[in-house]
Amino acid sequence: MLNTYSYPEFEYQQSAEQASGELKRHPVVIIGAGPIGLTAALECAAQGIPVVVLDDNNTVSIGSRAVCYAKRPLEIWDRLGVAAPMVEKGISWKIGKVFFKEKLAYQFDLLPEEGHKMPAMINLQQYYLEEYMVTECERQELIDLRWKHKLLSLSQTDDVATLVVETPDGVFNMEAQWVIACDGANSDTRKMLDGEFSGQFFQDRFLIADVVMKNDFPTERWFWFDPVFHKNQSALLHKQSDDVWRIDFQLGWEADPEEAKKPENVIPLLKQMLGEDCEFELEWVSVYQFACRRMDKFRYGRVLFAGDAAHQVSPFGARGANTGVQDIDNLGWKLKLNLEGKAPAELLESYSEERVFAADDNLMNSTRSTDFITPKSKSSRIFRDAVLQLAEQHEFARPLVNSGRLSTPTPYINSTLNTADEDHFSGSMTPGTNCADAPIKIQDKDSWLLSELGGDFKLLVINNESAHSVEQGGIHANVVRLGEHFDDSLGLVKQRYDGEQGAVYLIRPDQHIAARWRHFDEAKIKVAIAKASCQH
Ligand SMILES: O=C(O)CCc1cccc(O)c1
Repeated sequence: MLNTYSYPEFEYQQSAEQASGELKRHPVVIIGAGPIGLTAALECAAQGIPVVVLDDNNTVSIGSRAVCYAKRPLEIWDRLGVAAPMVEKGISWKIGKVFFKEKLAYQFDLLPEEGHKMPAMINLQQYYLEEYMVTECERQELIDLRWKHKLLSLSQTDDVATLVVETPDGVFNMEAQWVIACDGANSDTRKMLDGEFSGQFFQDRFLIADVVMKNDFPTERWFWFDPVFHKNQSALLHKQSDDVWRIDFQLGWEADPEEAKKPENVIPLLKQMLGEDCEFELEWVSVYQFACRRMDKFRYGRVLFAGDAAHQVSPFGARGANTGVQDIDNLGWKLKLNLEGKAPAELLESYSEERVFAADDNLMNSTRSTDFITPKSKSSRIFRDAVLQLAEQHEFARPLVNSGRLSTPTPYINSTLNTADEDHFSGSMTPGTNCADAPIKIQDKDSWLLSELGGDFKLLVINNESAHSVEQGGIHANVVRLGEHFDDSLGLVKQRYDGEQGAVYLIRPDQHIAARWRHFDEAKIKVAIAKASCQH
């Protein structure tokens, strides 16, 4: 198979603590240097937390695996300073087309409005994504990336976790105040803690092929139900960078995975789709059976589970890695406040509550898509095909077409960290929701609202002169005021935050709205900060 990518080999180094035999206690240890573990490392560093990352391997993801990265994870990576190379190298897209047999049944636009820094979605091979993050981690003094470090066992008391780690130099122990387990779907950490992981496996198999070819298909997501080139099954096409295309073929439950991925079986499938004359080479092939499952809770004492280690969905909708990045967005600031003694461990419990809620939303969407793509009964199949046929002509049937609803953030609508509205607001920026971006100007220079929010608590103030920074239990919420700190060049901040009549938003460090009022009231803001950080 052709390789468009040269895999880096990261250097193993014996740590000072292993060399000296001295038992060291770290604030945070991360297990796994995949996309979620690396994001966690960058998040901890951004929060000022020194962090050690252990990975049993010494390179990036073999094969592309994840493909699509949505706007919200890109905004998070932008806050962490790594989005620019991803967006530059990746293929931005927002249009999806769904075909039934040879006809267009339905088309969607992921981001119909202007005024967002990040694109609706990019496609990028996972190895590039990881490489960019490793490069950034290596630049950060607070991050200690340790390759060829395998976690052998983990035990914990109320105060500390003890990790037994194996390296090419032998076995040693280390301690951590908090452990973030990002070691993927087959998480050893989860097994070590007897973590409960339940859900369903779908009785279907999909062939996933990365194919190198020159082609001028538009940069859109194309999904086919029952196409002429792959009768009674479905197929998906995505463009990645370096002329690599991701093609997924539904195979059915009876398919033999080993046989299906042999080039002599893959190439004819591709030729039926692309035409006999199309020149292509295979870069990576795999066969998957999809599962939708999650752990019962994402906090086990001092260990916090994130990404595929905590929850797993089918690829349709691109909700896997995208959700994992949002786990970390939720977790980083909570760890920081706890480590600084400004919030109790209960705040980490809210990590589990909020992200389990988001995982359930993703699982529901993923299960619905998979049920539509692989109908479980004859009558479901008849219904599915009728929807697809009607959708070609009739508007009402289009929302029922489900080839994967692409990843969007789940608002924490019922979170105990929110303060309920007491004033009337319209629009979507309700407590628990992630902040919408908007173009702004700072001293006549173009910028973005999200660049001014996040990292720590902020007060976004619109049409209010009296609001000032507030401190509660060692937590500071500084003012970001329209007219003083930025200009609303296109009026989109006022519009998106319903600010015409004045507004004061309390924004969490993960750029989610904790509370909002029409007027500034210091006492109410203090109570809301205490609520958002579980201070009692
Ligand atoms: O377009 C989608 O719904 C997801 C595309 C995708 C994501 C991850 C793996 C894969 O083979 C396809």
